[in-house]
Amino acid sequence: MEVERDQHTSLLAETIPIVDLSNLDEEQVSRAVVKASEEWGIFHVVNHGIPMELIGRLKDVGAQFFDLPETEKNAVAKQAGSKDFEGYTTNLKYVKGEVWTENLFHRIWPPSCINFSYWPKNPPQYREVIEEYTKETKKLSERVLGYLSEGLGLPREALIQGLGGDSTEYVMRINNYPPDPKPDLTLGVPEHTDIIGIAIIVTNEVSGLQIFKDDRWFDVHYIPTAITINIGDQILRLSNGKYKNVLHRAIVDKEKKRMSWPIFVDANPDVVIGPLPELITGDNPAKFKPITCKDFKYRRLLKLPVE
Ligand SMILES: O=C(O)CCC(=O)C(=O)O
Ligand SMILES: [Fe+2]
Repeated sequence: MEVERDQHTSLLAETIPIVDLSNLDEEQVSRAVVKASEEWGIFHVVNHGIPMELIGRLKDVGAQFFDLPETEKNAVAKQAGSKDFEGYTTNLKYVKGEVWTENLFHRIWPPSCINFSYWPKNPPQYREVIEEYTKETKKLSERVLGYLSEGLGLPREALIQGLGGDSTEYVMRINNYPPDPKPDLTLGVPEHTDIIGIAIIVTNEVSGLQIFKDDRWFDVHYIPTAITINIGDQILRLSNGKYKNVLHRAIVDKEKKRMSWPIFVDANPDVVIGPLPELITGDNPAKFKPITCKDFKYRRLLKLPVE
């Protein structure tokens, strides 16, 4: 009787799907990634092949950077008036509805778009660790995009090409949310969908990411060995709405520092993002108009409608 009730409870308690990438049945893996992306727009992957030791070093260099005095962090500060997003910014103040976070943002791939002046020189091993992690996440991203392409009935490269192929930009963001004694007044990051293709996220042990599904917010629990993948706006549009761009936000903790390290896989500004033409038939008309990535982001930033 006890066992039955437990099973029932776990069936009712919906949680973010977990996909085991070490499963040798590739079709099963592909189907699991596709289903999670259709229903949730977010999933965890475990046994993803990225060494945990490397993830540990990624977390260390990020934490060490944010522990530096403000003057040192400002060596890579976002330039005032800069139209680009790269650099360090801080936003730690008590204003209702304001965000409570400091973050570092810079491109990591392809080499032609990297501006190392936004990469911290301290800790000294920062660059080496990020370069190693970049290679690993690029492989993981291409694997996931391959499954998502198959789920559309297309060759594995379809979405990789849709995001601009070799010109696709990878962007590192490190979010630091110090303990916030008044978390009811602030949010780490207010609700949003990611404006990019997919996000590949690791966090420290403090949970705080929440996603919206079926009219309610779900906590995304921290799983030590997992990497979390979010579907963003560009994949929603390329897939003609099949894959969901997950609405999410991050809350802060009263006592504990939270950190997250998303990598954004992002089409470059000149790439036109619209439903892949092979998907459009009489039964499946286009739900979105093609638009350059640059215009799309501009309109989203200014909260202008995008068709
Ligand atoms: O902190 C997190 O877990 C997610 C942050 C996030 O959504 C973002 O940086 O876009
Ligand atoms: Fe996000």
